[in-house]
Formats: sequence, structure tokens, C-alpha cells
Amino acid sequence: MNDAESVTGKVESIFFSNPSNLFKILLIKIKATTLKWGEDEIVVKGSFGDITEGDSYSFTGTLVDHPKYGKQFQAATYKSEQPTSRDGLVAYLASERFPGIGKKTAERIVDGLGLNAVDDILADPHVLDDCGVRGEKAATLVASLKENRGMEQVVIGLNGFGLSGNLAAKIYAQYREDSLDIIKTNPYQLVEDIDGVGFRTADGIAQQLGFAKDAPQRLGGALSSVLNTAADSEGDTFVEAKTAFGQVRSLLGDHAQQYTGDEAMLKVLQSQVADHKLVLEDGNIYTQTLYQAEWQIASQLSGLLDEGSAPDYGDERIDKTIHGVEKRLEIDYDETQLAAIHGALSHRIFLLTGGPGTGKTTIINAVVQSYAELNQIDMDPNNYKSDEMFPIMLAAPTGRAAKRMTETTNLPASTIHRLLGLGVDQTDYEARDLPDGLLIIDEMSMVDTYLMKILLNSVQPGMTVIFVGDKDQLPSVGPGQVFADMLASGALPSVELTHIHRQDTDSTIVQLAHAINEGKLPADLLKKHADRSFIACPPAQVPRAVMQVVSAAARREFDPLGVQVLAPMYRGDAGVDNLNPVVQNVFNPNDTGKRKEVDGGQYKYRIGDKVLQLVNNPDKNVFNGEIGIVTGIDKDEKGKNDSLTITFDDNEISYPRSEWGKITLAYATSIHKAQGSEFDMVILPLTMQSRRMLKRNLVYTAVTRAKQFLIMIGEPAAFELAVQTLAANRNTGLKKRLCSAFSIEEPAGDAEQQPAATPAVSQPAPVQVSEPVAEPATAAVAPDTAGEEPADTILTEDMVIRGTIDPLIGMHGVKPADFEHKE
Ligand SMILES: Nc1ncnc2c1ncn2[C@@H]1O[C@H](COP(=O)(O)OP(=O)(O)OP(=O)(O)O)[C@@H](O)[C@H]1O
Repeated sequence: MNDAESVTGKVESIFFSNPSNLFKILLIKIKATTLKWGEDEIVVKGSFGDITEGDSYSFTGTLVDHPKYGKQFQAATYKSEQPTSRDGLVAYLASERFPGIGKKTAERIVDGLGLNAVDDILADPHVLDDCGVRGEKAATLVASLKENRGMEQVVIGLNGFGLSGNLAAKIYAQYREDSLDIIKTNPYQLVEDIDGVGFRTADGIAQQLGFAKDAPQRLGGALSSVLNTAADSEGDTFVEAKTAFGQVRSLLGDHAQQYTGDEAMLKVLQSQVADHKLVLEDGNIYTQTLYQAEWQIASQLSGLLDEGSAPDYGDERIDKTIHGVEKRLEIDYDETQLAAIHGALSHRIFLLTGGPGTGKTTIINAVVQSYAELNQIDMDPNNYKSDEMFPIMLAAPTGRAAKRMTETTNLPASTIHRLLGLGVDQTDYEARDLPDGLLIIDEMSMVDTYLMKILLNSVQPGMTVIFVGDKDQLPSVGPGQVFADMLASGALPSVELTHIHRQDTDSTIVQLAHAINEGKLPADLLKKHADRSFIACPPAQVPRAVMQVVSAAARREFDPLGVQVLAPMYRGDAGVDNLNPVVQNVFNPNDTGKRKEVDGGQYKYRIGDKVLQLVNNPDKNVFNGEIGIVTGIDKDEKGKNDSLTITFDDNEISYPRSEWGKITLAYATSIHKAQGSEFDMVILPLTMQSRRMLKRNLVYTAVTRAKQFLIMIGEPAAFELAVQTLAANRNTGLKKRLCSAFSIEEPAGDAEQQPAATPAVSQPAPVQVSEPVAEPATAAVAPDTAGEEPADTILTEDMVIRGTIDPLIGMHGVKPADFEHKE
């Protein structure tokens, strides 16, 4: 920095400290400065490690003019000021910071080593020998000095590599005082260990450190990056070695061919395997973490399902209990459902899958009731002491799915994180052991490999665990396809419900969902039904069509919380980013420009806006995917300290501007974000602009989110393409490991194409696998042309109002609005 100035002084007070990114604002009593500064105090701000009030530091940087707070010193580097006199240094070393060092020892050190004592000790701890400080005392002193001085050195060093305060904080939290040593030895280690550091960042640091293009660390870093990307973006738990090597070559650029031949790459791979970072199995490369997680899942399941531990109620008693429940609930379970209930009660682990309306919730209820009767469990959660867990535990991966479980069972349900007492970081090993009882996990398709491993660690032998889900929905956001692999392995008892029971057969949405799942689009796709309609239009017309549909819903006083636009992509005419303000301006407009609103960057927020939580925050009991309402806006004159109050059900949370990255507008969301949720009305825009994303499980998941109304908008060809296109199976090893743990032969075929189960419970062995269902390449839309609009109709307001193509005509069950613009 050319115009760097310096300030040295004592920290009078730490005004502000952001623990997540080290940013601090300090008040300094000036001892010396190069600034022309008339006062004896100055405000200094910047990224600092641990700063202690009362200690002295020197800062370099520049004077800046803050619009509100006036002149401040923006520090680029800082350094702890060592006491400059003998007595000062003695007092420093004899202070409480250094346990075990009294005044006498401190004097010996300072008299022996001089005023540079601290630097000398850190450079070579053996210098303490000559001062008579040895053994544990010396070790403690060195460790404390490192701790005190380490963080500032580390932060300065990391800033020097161009790493931001946020990343510096993460790196320091991971490696502490070893940060710089680790980075200097192998900057690519950051790619493996630090979330948010990609290969390019690590490579930039390596270049500054002079690492060669063909350095083994560089090739290893590129390989790790390829595996991380496969896990994060594709959900794969392994990458085939050949593919991985190819991806390393393209990551490293043109000239990489010269030093990334198969032999060189194999050598790198072998060394990573020897270091227990990667695992090579059958030509596939896994990260050690995912490989171990898969094995742990498989062996835990096999341990829990151990034959000797099966419940011994006896078939007769189980049947009698089920019939009693059937009578009491006035329902006749079909043959497959009976097999499912019986299977769930007679095994320690059981899998239940089925499409919409096939009775999964009905079976959960039946199992809960029967289990309670068989075990004489008091079903009133209020009769349990506060430290006692209710022995019927219901949980789901998201807060909304858990809420739905509570609504359908009238029993308490929670997120899996909350059930296990997990913190923000889901790899937390502190998960609590669950008590003996019945555990039912719903929306299993959303559970990834990491979470499943942690969950099973908490399950105790003797518990009964039922995993429920729709295997044809999108797999988890995180790596793996746990539920699909568990089912496809044939290792665990399971039942697939196939008969649609939903009574209100006016509902053609469920039928459409099942048709989509079979790779067919019904001939009446484009026809208007009481509960669904299709507005065919080109991509550029989608925003307008969405606006008109939402306006029609608003006129009919639909609750905005129940009207949800689900889009496959964020970008494009029909993407989430574009459609959110479109819907916001209908449901919660600022026509006059006079309403209170704050600019949140991408979107403006107003009171009454529907917002989506983007990250888990167990401390505040709000989880990724939950939808809340903006109920308060606190505006600051300069905009810096604005805050939003957001209410999730009854949970009111304050979001200062610095935390607005954790929320977004929720009028339109991605289909992935809507997994585990249901809405009265789903508006589903699909166009060929999102061709890459169009997969059968995506459109199936979207359609099954609609409870009452489904409005499809866009290009019929896009729906057709989606239904025809099976998502590629993820690369995972869980199926194989389950077969190995259960000593059964691995079934052929893939999870997506397993045939429907027979009514009988699929027993672990022998495994019976039919031929995969052949995919018809002819999933064609056969439009019923009578009275319908041609595919590329340009919508006009008039057409919608006249009802020519009013998508809501004939729709019943409109809810009164309970949504008001209050400010
Ligand atoms: N054996 C049965 N006899 C009569 N009605 C049934 C039976 N099984 C389920 N139903 C009814 O069918 C409807 C759908 O069942 P349920 O909600 O259990 O299915 P689901 O698989 O959980 O559906 P979704 O995944 O869409 O929530 C419900 O109204 C339920 O009462």
C-alpha cells in the first residue's frame, strides 16, 4: 500500500465484533501515529483475530471517511505491541495469560533473552532451557504464546494470500495456529477441509508460494476438487478413476496433458490413498469420508436388523392388533397396506414407499396405533416428564415435512436435526442416543449419506425404525441416494404401495403424477380440469401468464402462502429470479411507492412478503426450506443497520442486514427447495430454456407438491422432454455395501426402474429382480384440441378475464384470505 499510515495504541474498547468473519471495530487510545490527527483517540476497523481490551497494538492502513461515523482508520494489518521496557515485559509474561509463570520466572526469561524474548521463544522454544524453564512449564508457555500471538499472525498471513476475513476465520477455526504451516506445505489441503475454498483459490495461493504446475500437491488438489464437485453438484459418492483423471486434466487447462498422464495421476492417487484421504475400489475413487459413511450405514443397518433382535409379538397378535385398529379407525386396509403394517411391526427396520395418495400417511398412523397397543404405550405426550422422550418419535428432514407429520398424526414430530440435538453443522458427532421406542422418518428421499450415518449412530438396538418416502422423487440435495439404494439392495424388508386410494377422484393431479412416473403424459394434458390446467405459451410469455394466474388467484382471495410457483431453474424468463418479483407485485405490491420497503440486493422486502429460509439454524429453531412472513422492518437512516422481523409460524426472528443472505423471497422457489412441502396451488412453468434440468423425477416432484390445483405454464414440449428423460442414477456404493453387509447377492438393474413390489413384504433374501421396465421413447403429448388454445398462444389480459383460458375456472375450495398488508 503506497499511502499506508500507522497507528499504535491501547485498545480502550471493542465496539463491535462479528464472530463469523473476524470483523471488529475498536476504540484506540493513540500512543503514536503517522496521521495528522488532533485527538488522542481513534476508531480502527478491520479483520482482527483475538484482540484484548487493554492491550496495545500497532495497525497499518488508511484513514477513511464513513458517511455516518466520520473519519476512521481502516486497518490492513495489525500486530500486537510488545511491551518495550523490561518491567513491562516481565509484567506481561507474569500475567494471567501465561499460567505457571510467576514474576521470578518472568524476570529470568527477560533478563536472559532481552526485549525480544517473545519472538525468540516462538522461533526456537529451546532458548527457554537457558532460562531454567523446562518441561511442562516451557510447553505451556510456548502454547499460550502461540495462542496469543498465533491468531494475529495467521490472520495477517491469510490476508496476505488475498483470503477474505470470512475465509480467514474458517481457516483459523479449522487449523488454529498451524494454519500458515499447513497452507505453506500444501495449500490444496484447503480444498478438502474448508467449505468455500475451491481449486482456483488454492491454486492462486500455491502460485504465490511458487508451487510447480506439476507438483503432486497440485494434482492431488485437483483430484480432491473433482470429487468434491461430483458430491456437491451431482450427488455422487464416487467418481470412476478414468473420468476423474479426465476432469483433472480439463480443470488444469491445456498444457496439463504433459504432466497428467495416467501414470502420473495413478501415482498421485496412490499417495492420497496411502494418506487415507481417498479410497480406490473397483476402479472408482471415493473420499474417505463418504466411503466410511456408506460402510457405517450398511453395517449399522445390518446390526439393527440382526435376526435375533426381531420383535416377538407373534404374527397372530400383530394381526389381531391391526384388525382392532382397522375397526376403531373405520378403515379397510388393502392387501398391500396390511402387508406393510405387518412388516413394519415384525421387523426392527422397515422401508415403506409409494406415490401420492397410496396411503403412506395412513400406514404411518396404523403402525403408530398398533405399536402403541402392542407395547401398551401411553399416547398422550403430556403425560411424559420434560426430560423423558416420547417413545413414538416422528421426524423428517425439513421443518415443513415434520409439520405435515404432526398435522396428519396429531403427534409431535420434529426435524431429524432437532430430534438428534444436532447443531448447525450436520457432521456434528454430538448427536444424542435415542430412547427405546418407535422411530418413523418421513420424506426419506431427502436424507443424504452424511445425515443417514449420523441418524443411524443414534438408533439403539431394539428400536423399531420405519423409513417412509417416495423413491421416485428427487434425491437428496447432499450426496447419495440413500433411500433408493436401500430399496434397490433388496437387503431390507420393504413394501411399495401402488394402489391410489385418494377418494376425491376429481383430483386428476394424483393421476397425472402416476402417469408421469410411468413415463406417460396423458392425452388430456392440455385440457382444462377442475383441479389442473395447462397454459401453453413461449418462454417470453411465461412471466405474464404467471402474473395473470396469480392475479386471478388473488382476486379469488387465495392465501399467498398456499400459492407457490415452482421453477426448475433460477435464471431465464421462467426462472425463480425473474418470477419472484412478478408474484410479489401481485400479492404484495408497492404501487404507490409509499410503502415501507428495504432493498435487499436481489429483491426488495416489504411487510407481508413471503420469504424462504436458506440455511439450518437450530439455535433459532428455523430450518432450510421453511417459509415465513416479513412482519416487521426496522429502517436505519443510512441503511446500514436495517433489520427484518420474520415470523415462521409462531417463531419470530430478527434478521439484521448482515444475515439477509440467509433468506430470499419465496413466491417462486426451485423445485428442490419445495421437496417435503405441499401447497394448495402449484404453478409450474416449464420451458425449453431449462432443457438441461428437465428430468422425470423433477417434474414428478413438482406435480406431487400440489394439493388442490396445478397450473402448468409454458411449452408442452418441455413437459414431454421432462417426462421422457430419466435422471441418471447417482454414482453411489451404498447398494453394494448393503448387499455385502447382509451377505446377499447384489441385484442388477437400477433403482429408478425397479418394478412395483408385490403385495407381500419384500424380504431381504432371496432377492428377486425382474427385468427393468423398458422405457417407452414415445411419451408423447396427445393434445385434446377441442376448444383448446394452440401451443404458442399469446396471452392477453382480456382472455384471462373473459375466462377463455381462466386456469382457475371450476376450482373449488377457495380459502378466505388471511393475509393483509399491515404496516
Ligand atoms: N385402505 C384405504 N381405504 C380408504 N381410504 C384410504 C385407504 N388408504 C388410504 N386412504 C385414503 O387415501 C387418501 C390418501 O392416503 P394417504 O394420505 O395416506 O396417502 P399418502 O401416500 O400419504 O399420500 P401423499 O404422499 O400424497 O401425502 C387419504 O384420504 C386416505 O384416507
